[in-house]
Amino acid sequence: MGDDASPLLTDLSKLCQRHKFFVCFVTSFHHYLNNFIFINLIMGDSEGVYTYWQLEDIADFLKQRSNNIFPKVAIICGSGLSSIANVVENPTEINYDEIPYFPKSTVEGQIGSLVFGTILEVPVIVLKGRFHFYEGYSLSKVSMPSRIFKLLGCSFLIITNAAGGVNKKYRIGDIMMIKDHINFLGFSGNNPLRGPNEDRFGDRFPPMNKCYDKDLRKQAVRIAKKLGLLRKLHQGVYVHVAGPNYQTVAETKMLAICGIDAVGMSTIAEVIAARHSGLIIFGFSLICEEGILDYSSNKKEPDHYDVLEAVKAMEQPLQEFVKLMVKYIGTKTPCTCGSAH
Ligand SMILES: O=P(O)(O)O[C@@H]1C[C@H](O)[C@@H](CO)O1
Ligand code: HPA
Repeated sequence: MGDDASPLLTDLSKLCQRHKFFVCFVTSFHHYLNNFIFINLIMGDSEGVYTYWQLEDIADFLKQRSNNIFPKVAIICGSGLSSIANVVENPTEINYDEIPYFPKSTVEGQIGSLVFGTILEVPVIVLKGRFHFYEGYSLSKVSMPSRIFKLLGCSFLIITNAAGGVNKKYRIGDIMMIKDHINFLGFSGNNPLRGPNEDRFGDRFPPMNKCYDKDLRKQAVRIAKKLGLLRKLHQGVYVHVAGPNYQTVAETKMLAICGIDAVGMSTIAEVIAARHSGLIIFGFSLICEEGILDYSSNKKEPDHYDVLEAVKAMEQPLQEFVKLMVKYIGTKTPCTCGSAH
């Protein structure tokens, strides 16, 4: 036992020195105590920060259960969008509550399981449900899947969400490819990369000017054309608010003034962690309601069930859209410049 052992543990160890089992127990307990104190005080577990070894444990568990699928592409399904996983061939599904250190999915329309398999022969992992800040999770927890994808060997991330329109031209059922985002939670000091930097994932100060891959967005336009979705397709700026309440009229007006096209409660933390880890990203929002930008508006108030219904109506075309995006990504190799080639 090291010099830093507490007197109580040292005494216990002396008492048990002729009993190997107890010595082992005391030593392990001491290590556990040290880790616990380290995680809580240094890494700030009270804020839900994952340690590298916890992330490795999660990834190792998933590798053992992946049925020999080594995913190239990770897909995160937003609210109501889990049916994207229906296009996965030879699926192996794992519930979140089986996975060590995994949070629970508490939102209706988010199933709480992940799927390994292939889409048109491209190996994928699909998350049917994500974690949100408003559920009480730290941004480290919210963005944890991105780091797991990296540890599993993924190079690409397709990230989706259900969002409210801010841009007056957007209609329910439209698809907005995310060309950029504004990290409002970051402005108030909430960033998934806050705390000691984990160099094994990326640099302390990662650039974010190429978050959403240009080539993948170009290809998405071609695919949308092929699927007859071009009239519904936009490129715009996404913002996340903490939620869970939808925004006031004044807030929506302010978002519009800031150049924001769609507002949601997710995505950005996962994207920041994914970019930090070097993943190449394609993201889109399904527009579920039109923004209320004036007090006399008679547009229906936002409601989560309407959100789920709006997504449901687009289930089939979105499955085809994602399928063809994955097929295209299957032909790509990630480049050290951070883009797809
Ligand atoms: O996980 P996403 O961002 O798709 O879910 C959206 C935002 C809230 O969780 C919920 C509001 O209806 O849907
Ligand atoms: O209007 C919204 N605001 C925030 N998040 C949302 N998710 C769906 N619609 C919205």
